[in-house]
Amino acid sequence: MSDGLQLRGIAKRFGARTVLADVSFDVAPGEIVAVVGPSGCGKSTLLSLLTGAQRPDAGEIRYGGAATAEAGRPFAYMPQRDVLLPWRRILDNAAIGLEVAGLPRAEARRRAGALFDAFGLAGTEDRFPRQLSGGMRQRVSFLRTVVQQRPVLLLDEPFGALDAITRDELQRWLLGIWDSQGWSALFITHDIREAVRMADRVLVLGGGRIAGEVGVTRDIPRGDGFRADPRVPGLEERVHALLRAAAMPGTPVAQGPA
Ligand SMILES: Nc1ncnc2c1ncn2[C@@H]1O[C@H](COP(=O)(O)OP(=O)(O)OP(=O)(O)O)[C@@H](O)[C@H]1O
Repeated sequence: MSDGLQLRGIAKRFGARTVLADVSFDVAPGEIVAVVGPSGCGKSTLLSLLTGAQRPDAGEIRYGGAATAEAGRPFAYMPQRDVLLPWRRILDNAAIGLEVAGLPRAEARRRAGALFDAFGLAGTEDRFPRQLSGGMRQRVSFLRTVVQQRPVLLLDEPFGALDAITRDELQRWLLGIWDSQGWSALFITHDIREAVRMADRVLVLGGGRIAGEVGVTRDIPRGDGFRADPRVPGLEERVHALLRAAAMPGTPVAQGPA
């Protein structure tokens, strides 16, 4: 397959420590893929190799059949922390990625401003980040990421810093946007329930490799019916089992139904 994102044999060492030994997987166009793994297994490192912030020691990253360096920068990256600039107004914060990419300020503001309604942010354009709730600030971060119109979103724990209620609200909101936009995304999370709810596939990273994956069918309701769906606990348990095996290599993993 040459469509979408392909990682093949990715390795990354820091000094004598091999963090990623041999990572290979694909993200198809429109597919949402979650990466879970024990703390320190290299999840953020993996994203930094995709954004180009660091270089792999071995392996290939391709998009649409070409090396990502030549593929017109396919990624928009949303970092883990809320990195809105406190001294810039919300609209200027939302437009900053486009400005950095070289768009004139007025055009960057126009494009970002056009999304404020859809992101539930209408009326906040002239406020400062401190005047918004955590959930709203996170939506500004999403807006700033997606307005760059790159085909693959890279999200590092996008809901990590939010309380449970805001997290649930934003998950539902993002699922709705994903459904209507058809972006692909690779996102990191520590929350197995969140991974199963949001992703088409959950990859477990451990021991420097993809230790296993769990597919989630799209006919599981992701909104109100999600918690009550009888298939969800089994999917979560399969991810847990892979994580346990990744934390303790050598442990056999029970094979559940596909
Ligand atoms: N620039 C660096 N130099 C040296 N070691 C690094 C560097 N970046 C990451 N590491 C090490 O690589 C390992 C993986 O780090 P990484 O942040 O990718 O893990 P993670 O899976 O994202 O962790 P967490 O879930 O705790 O956020 C850690 O042991 C970390 O200390």
